[in-house]
Amino acid sequence: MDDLFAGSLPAAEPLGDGAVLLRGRAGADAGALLAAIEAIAAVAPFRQFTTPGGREMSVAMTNAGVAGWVSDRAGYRYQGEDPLTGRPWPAMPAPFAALAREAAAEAGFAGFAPDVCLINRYRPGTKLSLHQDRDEADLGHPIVSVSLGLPATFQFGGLARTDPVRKVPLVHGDIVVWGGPARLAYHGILTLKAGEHPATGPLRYNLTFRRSG
Ligand SMILES: O=C(O)CCC(=O)C(=O)O
Ligand SMILES: [Fe+2]
Repeated sequence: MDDLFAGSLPAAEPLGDGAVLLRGRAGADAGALLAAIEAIAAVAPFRQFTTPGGREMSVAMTNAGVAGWVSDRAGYRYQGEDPLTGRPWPAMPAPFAALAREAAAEAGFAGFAPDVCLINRYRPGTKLSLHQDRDEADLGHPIVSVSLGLPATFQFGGLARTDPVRKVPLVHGDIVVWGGPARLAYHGILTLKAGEHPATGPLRYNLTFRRSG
């Protein structure tokens, strides 16, 4: 085994108890995912939310599913209507949910049935500061995170903001799953470097599949 895979990175790399990087796991679905992102964004455009503190986020976001993650001066929350259009968010494509379910099962979280997908769009110079995903009603469900396009450095820490942070390079097609003891781990994305990716040009997309309620 060791000889056969000498020089290559492991397909599944644990990032701690309850967290794993599944390298390239979404690669075969990348084209379909990008086409679906385009269709979703035609109905629910990418926009930069304002934080409760009044700052505009650098990353642009949209959602698909029964609800969407939103932020404004009133706080962070999930809501059934897109605040930009007043209409329901576009449905989550069934193949998306299936991919997330399979990746979760491979990470040890069988039976995951996501009902929302938050879609982030990063341009060079944008970042997502260290945070916890904690707006979901039942933290018993994992997070399944799919990276597309330009590479990025994912920070993955512990349950306290001040815990040491591991820097994990993420590339097109990678999936990270975290749940159980890692569900409230602090994480973020360092400032995206300039680049050009064959599938996305000067952009990185991230999809996080979640169970909102
Ligand atoms: O872009 C990423 O890889 C992480 C996204 C994230 O943490 C989030 O949307 O909450
Ligand atoms: Fe997050």
